[in-house]
Amino acid sequence: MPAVIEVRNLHKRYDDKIAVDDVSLTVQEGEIFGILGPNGAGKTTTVECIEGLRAPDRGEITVLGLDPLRERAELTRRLGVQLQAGQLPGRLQVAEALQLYSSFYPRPADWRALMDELGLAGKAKTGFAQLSGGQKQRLSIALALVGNPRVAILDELTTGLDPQARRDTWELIEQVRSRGVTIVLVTHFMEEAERLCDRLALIDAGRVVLVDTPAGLTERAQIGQRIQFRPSRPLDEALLSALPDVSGVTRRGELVVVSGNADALTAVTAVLARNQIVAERLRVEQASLEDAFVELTGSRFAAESQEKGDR
Ligand SMILES: Nc1ncnc2c1ncn2[C@@H]1O[C@H](COP(=O)(O)OP(=O)(O)OP(=O)(O)O)[C@@H](O)[C@H]1O
Repeated sequence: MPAVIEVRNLHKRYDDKIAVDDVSLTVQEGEIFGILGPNGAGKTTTVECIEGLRAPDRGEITVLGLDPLRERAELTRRLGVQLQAGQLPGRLQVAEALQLYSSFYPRPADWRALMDELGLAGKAKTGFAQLSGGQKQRLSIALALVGNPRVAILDELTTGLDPQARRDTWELIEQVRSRGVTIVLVTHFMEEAERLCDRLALIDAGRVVLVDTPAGLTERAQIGQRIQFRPSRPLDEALLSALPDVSGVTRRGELVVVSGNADALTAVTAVLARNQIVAERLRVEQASLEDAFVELTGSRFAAESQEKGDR
């Protein structure tokens, strides 16, 4: 697959604050590429450099073969960028906004069809200020797509949406991808990253910590399963932590929590049976991307993501 975005050794500082510190990444045609990281990690600065909105201090960027700074006008015609919430005049109606934006592009999409697809047809004559949060978000996605872009950059796609609106938006993004649009998705929200992204770059403190598929990241953290139970009799945890399939054993109140690979459950139940211990309230969970991030970056980010996801 050809690369549509190449970032090489990107550096950007604001006064004495290093925002982006030697970031390199490649986005392939047709993929949903996630940029994930905690607050202040440098995600927005990175995508603003990709969009040609900020000048890097050092490094090279190519988007669809263009230099975002020198060939910005050409790039703007081919790139879809999601507006941040609240950037439209309150009285501008949905249909007017779509028609206006489509007039900026040489080969726009059919804005009426797009309005329909995004479930906004019933709101065609509603002013921006009167839309719900979810509708505003859908309009901002429609505006990012109205130019028929080959690449769309969506920053904080579902921040502030309720769970249902968030799921609807995810479905929509999957439809957009199935049309062959390459998508860069900036997010704090791990469930979103796990559900949508083909590959993810984890950025922390201006640096790319790693790039992998969501499943690959989970695998790297080497936590395939989490097994939780209450032992019917006192249990020597060393019996479990000595097992080759087990990577960690912790206590949560009266519960024992065991992390391990895909064979850990069989190994743990065998040890318990040999010691005549019954595993009460047994629960087995597959490790999620969130577990992997806790393992790879420490708990700070997971707590932050959880907080945002709960809103
Ligand atoms: N215009 C600016 N002037 C000075 N410092 C800035 C500016 N924009 C961003 N920063 C700082 O640069 C760092 C990276 O910010 P950036 O917005 O790129 O991070 P982010 O990962 O997108 O964060 P968030 O998820 O909170 O939006 C942060 O420490 C931020 O405070």
